Amino acid sequence: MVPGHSEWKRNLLLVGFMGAGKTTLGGILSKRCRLDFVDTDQLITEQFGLSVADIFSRYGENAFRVAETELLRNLAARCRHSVIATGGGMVLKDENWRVMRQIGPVVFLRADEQELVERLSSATGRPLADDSDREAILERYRQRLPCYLRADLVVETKNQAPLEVVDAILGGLERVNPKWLF
Ligand SMILES: Nc1ncnc2c1ncn2[C@@H]1O[C@H](COP(=O)(O)OP(=O)(O)OP(=O)(O)O)[C@@H](O)[C@H]1O
Ligand SMILES: O=C(O)C1=C[C@@H](O)[C@@H](O)[C@H](O)C1
Ligand SMILES: [Mg+2]
Repeated sequence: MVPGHSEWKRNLLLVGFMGAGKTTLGGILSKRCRLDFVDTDQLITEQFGLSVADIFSRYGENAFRVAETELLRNLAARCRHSVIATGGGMVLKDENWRVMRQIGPVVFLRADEQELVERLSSATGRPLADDSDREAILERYRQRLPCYLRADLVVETKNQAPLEVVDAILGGLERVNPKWLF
C-alpha cells in the first residue's frame, strides 16, 4: 500500500511534461478501462472560454495555476470513475499533490528528451514552450523532473506507440499494487 492512498476509487491521474502524451494516452486508457476522461487543460479553457495561451497572455500564468488548483479540488470531490490528464505544471505545487493523492494513483509518463523537443517544436499553443529553444525546454524539464518523480508509478514512453504505453500503464499498476486495477 502506498502511503496516502487510504480510499480507493476508480480514478487514475496522468502527470508529465508538455508533450509527454497525457491527453492522448488518457483518452485511449479511459476507453480501454471504460472510465470517464477528464483533461484539466481542456476544462480550464472551457471555463475561461479562452485557449491556454490566451489565458496566460491575458491573465498571467498565476491565474492559470490558481484555476488549475481549484479545478483539481473540484475533481477530487466529484470524480469516481475517471482518467484525469493533468496539465504539465500540475505537479509544481505541494497542495496539488495532496489533492491528487486523494483522487487516485498518479502515473508519470516519462518521455524521451529528444521526442519531447520534437513534439514541442512541431506544435504551438503551449505558452511555456512556444518561444523556447531546445535547451530552454530541456532545462525546464530537468528542473521539474523531481516533481514528476513523486508519482506512484513511472512509465517510460520512449519509442513506445500509444497502445504500448497504455499496456505498460496497466501492467505497471498491476505490479505495484493490483488494487489499482479497475
Ligand atoms: N507514445 C506516443 N507515440 C507517438 N506520439 C505520441 C505519443 N504520445 C503522444 N504523442 C503525440 O505527442 C503530441 C503531444 O501529446 P499530448 O498532447 O497528448 O501531450 P500532453 O502530455 O497532453 O501535453 P500538454 O501537457 O501540453 O497538454 C501529440 O501530437 C501526440 O499525438
Ligand atoms: O507544463 C506546463 O506548465 C503547462 C502544460 C500544459 O499542459 C498547460 O497546462 C500549460 O501550457 C502549462
Ligand atoms: Mg494535454
